[in-house]
Amino acid sequence: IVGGTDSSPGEWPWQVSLHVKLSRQRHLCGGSIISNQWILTAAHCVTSLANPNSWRVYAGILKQSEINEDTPFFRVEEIIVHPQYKYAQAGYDIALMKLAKPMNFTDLQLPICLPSKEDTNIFYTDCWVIGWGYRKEKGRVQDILQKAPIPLMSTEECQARYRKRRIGDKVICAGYDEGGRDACKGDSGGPLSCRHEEVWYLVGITSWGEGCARPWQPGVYTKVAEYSDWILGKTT
Ligand SMILES: COC(=O)Nc1ccc(-c2nc(CNC(=O)CCc3cc(Cl)ccc3N3C=NNN3)[nH]c2Cl)cc1
Repeated sequence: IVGGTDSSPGEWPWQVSLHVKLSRQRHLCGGSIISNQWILTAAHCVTSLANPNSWRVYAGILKQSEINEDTPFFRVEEIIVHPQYKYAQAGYDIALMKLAKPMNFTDLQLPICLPSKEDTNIFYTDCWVIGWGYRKEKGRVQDILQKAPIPLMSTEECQARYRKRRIGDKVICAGYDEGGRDACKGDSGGPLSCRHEEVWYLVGITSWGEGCARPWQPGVYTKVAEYSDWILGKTT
C-alpha cells in the first residue's frame, strides 16, 4: 500500500495473507475470508501455483513477523479460478480457495459481507484498500498490515484515465487523480472494503494498475457484486 498507515489488531479480521511454500516460504497475495471455509482472492495470484498443497493461509495476523514455523495456518483443499480468466487486465480476476477444514471465527478472524448483485448502485463513500504490499514501486513487502482510504471512481472516469485499455462494468476503479495512495505489489487478491450503514462489504478484489499511486492511474479492482451468482454457485 502506498500512502497508508499501520492497521490495528482486529481492524480487518477478514484479511488473510496467502503464502507459498516451495523450497522457501513467502507472502504472495492477500485474500478475504467470506465464510468459515472459503477465501476470495485474485485469479492472477493462484494461476502461477495451481497446486493447493503449496499454499498456506494465515488468518488473524497483523504482522508478517508473527509468522514462523510454529504459526498455525490453514491448508487449501481446492482452488477454483474463474473459467473466463486470462490475465488481470482482461478481467475475471477472481478465484476461490476452499480450506481443508472450516475455521473457527474469533475477534481476529471473521468474514466480510459480500455485496448483493443488486447493489451496483449503492454509492460507497467509506472505502479502504489494505495489504502487506510495497509502499513504493521498487519496494518490499511490509511487516505491519497497511490501510489507506481510497475514493471510488465511475467507470467513465476510469476509462478516460486508461485510454489504451477496455475498462468494463465488471471492474471498479478507485484512486486519487493526484496520486499518492494506492495498492502496490503484494497487495493483490486483498479486499477493497467499504463500510455502508455500519456494515463492511467486500466491494473489490485488488487486481491491477499502471504503476503504484501514479497521478491519473487509479487502481482497478474486480467488482465482487458482479460475481455474486458465481461465488454462491461454487460455495454452496
Ligand atoms: C518476501 O515476499 C515478497 O517479496 N513477496 C511478494 C509478493 C508479491 C509480489 C507481487 N505481486 C504482484 C501482483 N500485483 C499486485 O500485487 C498489485 C497490482 C496493483 C493493483 C492495484 Cl489496484 C494498483 C496498482 C497495482 N500495481 C501496479 N504495479 N504494481 N502494483 N506483483 C508483484 Cl512483484 C512481490 C513480492
